[in-house]
Amino acid sequence: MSRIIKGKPVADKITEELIEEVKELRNKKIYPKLAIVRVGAREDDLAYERGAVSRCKKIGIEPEVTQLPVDISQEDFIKELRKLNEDNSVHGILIFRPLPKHLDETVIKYEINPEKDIDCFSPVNEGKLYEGDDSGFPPCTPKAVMEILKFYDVEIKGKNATIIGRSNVVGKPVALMLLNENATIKICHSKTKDIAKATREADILVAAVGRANFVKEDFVKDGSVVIDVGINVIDGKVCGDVDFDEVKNKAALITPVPRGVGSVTTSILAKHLVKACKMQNNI
Ligand SMILES: NC(=O)C1=CN([C@@H]2O[C@H](COP(=O)(O)OP(=O)(O)OC[C@H]3O[C@@H](n4cnc5c(N)ncnc54)[C@H](OP(=O)(O)O)[C@@H]3O)[C@@H](O)[C@H]2O)C=CC1
Ligand SMILES: Nc1nc(=O)c2c([nH]1)NC[C@@H]1CN(c3ccc(C(=O)N[C@@H](CCC(=O)O)C(=O)O)cc3)C=[N+]21
Repeated sequence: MSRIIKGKPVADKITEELIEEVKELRNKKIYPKLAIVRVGAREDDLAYERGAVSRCKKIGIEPEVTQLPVDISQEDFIKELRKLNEDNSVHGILIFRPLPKHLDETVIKYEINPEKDIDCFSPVNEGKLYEGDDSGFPPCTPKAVMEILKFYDVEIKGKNATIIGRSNVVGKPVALMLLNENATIKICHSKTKDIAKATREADILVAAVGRANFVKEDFVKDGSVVIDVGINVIDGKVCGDVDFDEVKNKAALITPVPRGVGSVTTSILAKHLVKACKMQNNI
C-alpha cells in the first residue's frame, strides 16, 4: 500500500509565509495584484482559476480574471495582453495554456513583459530556466513538483526519472529541473513506442499527459514515487492521469488528485506574484 503524499502541508507552509509578506506590503500601501487571462473555458483552466483565486484571497493578493472568447483573433489577444503589461496596478500575468491552436504561442510569448511573467512564458524566463539562473520565474507546476519531492525527502540524485509529457508548461521544464538535481531522465510523448517499458524503470514517475487513468499498474515500478500532475474533469469530478486504484498498490509514494500538485502550484504562483510585486517596487 502506498503512502499518499498530499500537497496541502507543502502549500500551507508557503501560504503562511506569504500571508506575513503581503501584510508588510499592504502596510506600505502596496497592493499585490494578479491578472489571469483565460481564453474560452477549458475544464483544467477553470480548475486552476478556482484554486488560484481562492489561494490569492487567502493571502491578500487581488485576483483579476480577463475572460476572452475562444475565437479571439491573435491581434486582439495581443492588444489585451499589452493593456495588462502597461497597467501599473498589475504585478503578474498568468496566461492559461495551451492556447487555442489559432493563437500562435511562439509569437505571443515575446509580448508578455518578462518582469510580470510569473509562469515562465517569455523566452527571457525560459532562457534563465535553461541556464539555471534563478533571477527569473521558473514555471509554477514543475517548481511545485520539486517542492513536493523536497518536502517528503525524496532522493533525486542518481535516480531514474521518467516524465510523460513534453509541454513547455510541465513536461520539458520538470525534466530539466530533475536533471539539474542529478536524476537520469527519460521523456515520453505521443510518438513514444512502449511507454510502459520506459516508465517501469522509473524510480520517480511524473505524469503530465492530460488523459484520465492513463498510467496503469504495469507502468509502475514497485516502490517508486509517482507524481500525478494531470487535471482531468470526468462527470464533473477532478481526477489525474494516474489510475490511482491500480497504482496505489505498487508505488511507495503517490500524490492524489485533487489535493496534490495543483494545490502547491497555486501557492508557487502566489509566491512568484509577491516576488514580482517586490521587484517592481524595488523592495
Ligand atoms: N496540477 C497542476 O498544477 C497542473 C496540471 N496540469 C495538467 O497536466 C496535464 C498536462 O498539461 P500540459 O503539459 O499543459 O498539456 P499539453 O496538452 O500541452 O501536453 C500534453 C503532453 O502529453 C503528451 N501526450 C498526449 N497524449 C499522449 C499519449 N496518448 N501518449 C503519450 N503522450 C501523450 C503530448 O505529447 P506530444 O507532445 O507528442 O503531443 C504532450 O507532450 C493536463 O491535464 C493539465 O491540465 C498542467 C499544469 C499544471
Ligand atoms: N500557463 C499555465 N500554467 C499552468 O500551470 C496551467 C495552465 N496554464 N493551464 C491549466 C493547467 C491546470 N492547472 C491547475 C493548477 C492547479 C489546480 C488546482 O488548484 N487544483 C485543486 C482543485 C481545484 C478545484 O477543482 O477546485 C487541487 O488539485 O486540489 C488545478 C489545475 C494548471 N495549469
